[in-house]
Amino acid sequence: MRVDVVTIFPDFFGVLDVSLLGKARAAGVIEIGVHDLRAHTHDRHRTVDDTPYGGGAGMVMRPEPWGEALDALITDQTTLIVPSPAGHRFTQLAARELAGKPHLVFACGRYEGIDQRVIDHYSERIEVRELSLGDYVLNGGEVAAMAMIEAVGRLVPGVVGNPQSLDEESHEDGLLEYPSYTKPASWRGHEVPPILLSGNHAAITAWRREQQLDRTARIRPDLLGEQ
Ligand SMILES: N#Cc1c(-c2ccc3cc[nH]c3c2)n[nH]c1N
Repeated sequence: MRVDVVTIFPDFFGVLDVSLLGKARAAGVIEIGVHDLRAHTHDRHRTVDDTPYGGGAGMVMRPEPWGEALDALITDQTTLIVPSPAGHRFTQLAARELAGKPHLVFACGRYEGIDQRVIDHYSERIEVRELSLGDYVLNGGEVAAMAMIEAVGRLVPGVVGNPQSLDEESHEDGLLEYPSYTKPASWRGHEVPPILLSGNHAAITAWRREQQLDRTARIRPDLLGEQ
């Protein structure tokens, strides 16, 4: 998989060189390129924004730099992802779908967002997904893109050492994961649930499933179709 990010804050993505994704990059499992949108401006002030048509507060990102930047990256194999508070909710299902794509390009907006014609233009040519991390407002798309790149990247074959661990995580089966414990068996008067020390793997599996259902019903009833 190849991932490209276009942003006015390229240094923000330096952290991608460490941890899991850093290893995946080094192993060549994932290629990541970060590109400065301002490299596609041609005025003295390297302007990327302008006032909104129709008035209103804030500034809008100009389409021309975006068009030049994206034309340099996009092929017919590309999925363009535009982080946006107005986008579809980014879920584990979306992460799994995107992990199977050959090339992702993240367009990280700032200000009041990117001129809509950029999304419209590329939607005529390739798959474009406007995706939101959640129902709160960030100052730009970079934090969202970082979260999405990690959520997607870790699902790419060869990135995580033990792929089975991915199957037992929250949201993989539509439920929250069961609580986890490790040594010592007793800590500050808190005991590990005895079932986990029993060695009875069938009973442990059943207990864990019950914990998932209880936890999900208590914390995220919406995942069970309840309100
Ligand atoms: N994804 C996502 C977002 C954003 C977001 C994304 C892009 C821009 C560009 C300017 N402001 C932005 C906010 N806010 N909240 C989310 N869940």
